[in-house]
Amino acid sequence: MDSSPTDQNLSLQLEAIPLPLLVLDAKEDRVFSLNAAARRLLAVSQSDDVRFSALIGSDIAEFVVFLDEVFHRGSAWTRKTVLTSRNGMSIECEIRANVQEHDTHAPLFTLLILELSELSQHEKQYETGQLQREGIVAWKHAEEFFAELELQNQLILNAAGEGIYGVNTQGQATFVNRAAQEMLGWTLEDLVGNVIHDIIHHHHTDGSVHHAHDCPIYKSFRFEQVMRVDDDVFWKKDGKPIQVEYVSTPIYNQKVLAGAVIVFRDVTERKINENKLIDAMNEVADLRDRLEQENAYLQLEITKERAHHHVIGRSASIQQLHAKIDLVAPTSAPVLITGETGTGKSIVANAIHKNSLRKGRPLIRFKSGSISRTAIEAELFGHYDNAAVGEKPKMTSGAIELAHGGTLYIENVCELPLEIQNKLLGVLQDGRFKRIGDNQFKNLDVRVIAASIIDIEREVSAGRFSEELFLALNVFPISCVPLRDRKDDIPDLVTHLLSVACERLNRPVPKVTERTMRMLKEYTWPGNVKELRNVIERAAIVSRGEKLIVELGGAVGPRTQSAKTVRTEYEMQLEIRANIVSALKETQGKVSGKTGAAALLGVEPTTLYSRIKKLEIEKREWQLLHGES
Ligand SMILES: Nc1ncnc2c1ncn2[C@@H]1O[C@H](COP(=O)(O)OP(=O)(O)OP(=O)(O)O)[C@@H](O)[C@H]1O
Repeated sequence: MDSSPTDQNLSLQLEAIPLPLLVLDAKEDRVFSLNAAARRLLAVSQSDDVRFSALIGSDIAEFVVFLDEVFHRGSAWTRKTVLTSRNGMSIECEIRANVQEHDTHAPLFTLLILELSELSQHEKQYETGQLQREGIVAWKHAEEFFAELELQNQLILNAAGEGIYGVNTQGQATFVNRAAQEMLGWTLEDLVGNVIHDIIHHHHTDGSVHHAHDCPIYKSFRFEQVMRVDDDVFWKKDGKPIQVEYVSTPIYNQKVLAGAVIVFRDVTERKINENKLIDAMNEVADLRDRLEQENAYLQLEITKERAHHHVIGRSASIQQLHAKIDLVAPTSAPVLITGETGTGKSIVANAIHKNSLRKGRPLIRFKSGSISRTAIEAELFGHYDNAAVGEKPKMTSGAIELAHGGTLYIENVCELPLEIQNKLLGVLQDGRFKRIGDNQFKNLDVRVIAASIIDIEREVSAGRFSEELFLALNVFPISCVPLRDRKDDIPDLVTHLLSVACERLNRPVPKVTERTMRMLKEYTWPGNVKELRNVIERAAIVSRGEKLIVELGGAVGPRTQSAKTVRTEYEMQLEIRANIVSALKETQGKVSGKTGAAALLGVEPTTLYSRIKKLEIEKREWQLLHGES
């Protein structure tokens, strides 16, 4: 290669270029000059006399066409020429060339050789860089977007009236809005980053632990379900609970479960009002039940007593009775009525109630006919059955509750078991009671009228009746005189009872002859007016003609004549006892039913059973008598 000063200058400049570059004298097929990069690429040294056609090989024709293009256009490029280095390596490349006209010799071509592998590597790097630059820009956009979003959400979250908080899948709070903080009293520092279940959701109201594995919020992100709960509690920082309803919704970050968002409402006040409403509705239902029971009872009583609720008679004892009723009725004093069966004790109780200020409320009649103590207790005090959650408890009002504001008439008070006597005493003294099974007291305003056919003082002495209850009931004692001791009342009673019976039977009232009336007056009437009523009713049924035909079952005449006007209490008991034994003898021990001893005596079977027990009548007594007859 020649090296004129100009050429040397050119060579130096070429050396500084980092890309392979060579100057070609095409006419001489000689490399006029080439820089270090070209020498490295083509594996030639500075001193080598390189023929360019040796580097091109078989593509020489193609290359000549290319040079021609360069010569004519001044510059051109090609990728069709594959160079071969001196050590045999093929070099796929892009050759960019221009032409330099010379005065002295043929034109020279400057060739810049760009390896295609390097170019494609650069392109890749460029593209990657480009993507990276675009990514950074996009990421910057996203960051701004989320910051904006967060700012907007923060405003919305804090403006919301509902409490809102987020939890990650570890149950740690990620954010808590202002309303939640205010409702719970916990601050952001208390909650964010901590397991919120342990702070606000750890127990149920009944004191039992609320385990996280049972927590609907955990379930919402474990099972990826929206959970709605309308009856739960969250615990405030001051240790008090608030009743809440909430919705827990699982949330996702680019399709991956991230946790849950909980939106809750403090429903404490609403629940209190709901409970008040439920209580009020229960109370109303309770009142309605009571009214229905009262009503049913009253209807029954009215039908039973409508025809004969007056105290009939003009005898001195009946006049005294009227005076006593008038005296005690307007007070609320307890009354103890004693007297044999059928002497009109319940009629007297009725008259007292009707003439009292309580007449607008019911008179409840309680007869302890039940066998078991618990049944008597439930009938008297009522019963309360705790129901399952959400259901209305089942309750039955006892006689005492039905009589609230009115009068409670206890028949055969001596038949009450001692335990119940004591309980009744407590109720009367305290003015309040509890239903069996209930734990709530109810105030009670009741007047008690008690009745007994047996000597209650003797029962007290025998320890079978509470002395305290006796004193509490015996504030105003009334004794009903047996019919045999006030026979003057018989005509009035017969007229009254006959008209009542005929009205019920819907038949004309038959005439009562003097003879019949005399017979009725001569009879001893061990069953008293009740027995008289039964006799008259039976007669009204059997009498077909104008006259009343009466059949008396017991002794008439001499027995009454020989009877003393006044008997001791003991004699009375003996007489009653003998009468019951006779009745049992007649019915061969049968107590109930139409042909039973109770019907014969005009008493309820339960009353007769208790009398047999009280008077200690044994089977052998009526069996013996039966055998004798
Ligand atoms: N003085 C009276 N005036 C009108 N009817 C009367 C009188 N006394 C009793 N009676 C009638 O006799 C029947 C029985 O009376 P009542 O039931 O009041 O007696 P009692 O003493 O309560 O009986 P027991 O102790 O057996 O329950 C009543 O149905 C009533 O019609």
